[in-house]
Amino acid sequence: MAIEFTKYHGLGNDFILIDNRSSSEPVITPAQAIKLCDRHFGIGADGVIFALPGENGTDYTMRIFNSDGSEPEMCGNGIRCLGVFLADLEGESRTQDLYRIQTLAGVITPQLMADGQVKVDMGLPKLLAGEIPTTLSAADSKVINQPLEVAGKTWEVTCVSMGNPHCITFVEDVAAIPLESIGTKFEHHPVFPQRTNTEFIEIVRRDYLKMRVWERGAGITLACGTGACASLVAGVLTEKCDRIATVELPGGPLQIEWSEIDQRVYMTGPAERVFTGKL
Ligand SMILES: N[C@@H](CCC[C@H](N)C(=O)O)C(=O)O
Repeated sequence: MAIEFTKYHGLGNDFILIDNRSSSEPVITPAQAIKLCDRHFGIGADGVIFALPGENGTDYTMRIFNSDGSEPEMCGNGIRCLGVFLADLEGESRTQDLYRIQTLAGVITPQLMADGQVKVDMGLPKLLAGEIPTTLSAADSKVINQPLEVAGKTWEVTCVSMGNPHCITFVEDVAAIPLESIGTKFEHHPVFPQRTNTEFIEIVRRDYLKMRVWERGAGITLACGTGACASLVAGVLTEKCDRIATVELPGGPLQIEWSEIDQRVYMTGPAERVFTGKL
């Protein structure tokens, strides 16, 4: 059976998008996703994203496999790509610029803006250790500036869930972090029972943060939308940054707001189609 796909990226965080609207199960298995994501023997991507029929009154459902075949709850750059993919699929019949998407992290709404950017209501961050999950604090406590031993060093970490787990640490110089060697040690640390994404953040100004990321199930990526949101929330919790800031990633900037009004996190950034193909 031939399967059509389209490659998209959000700030270099790249995905294979598949039109899965005729079935509620992904047409690709996790093992196949691993092969497709391979940058030497496959198409090359950080993950595979499926546009499935909506559930519970939503317009569509998003599922995603990381490049290691694991299934995360949410993906910020991916849901912007999905918004543009859906608009492309709907073509002439498109009637809306805001989609209600069911994800494993709840209903998320990407909105296509007139300037081509996509603004996403990423929902409420979860702050309690039991929700993240991590055993770094008691299940009903927040994890703010907790010491964590990794690679022979004590890091102060703050943990936030945007549906998926994030461990954030603030550093003087983000370029000096040996991400290749320590990223995997954070990801697989026993205090994170479902593994974790890890963000290293340099506060340049209260409204401008530099970030590098090691993603659970994908390793070093050029950008992570949920990670940028979680990092801004961590920056506010530790009184290091404002509620509205630019997060500069290796692939480019994202605008992030943790609203004082509704306590939801909003992310705005690009999503680009790269090419289409047939498997
Ligand atoms: N790149 C994504 C996050 C994808 C999921 C992540 N690897 C996980 O396992 O939680 C983003 O832009 O948010």
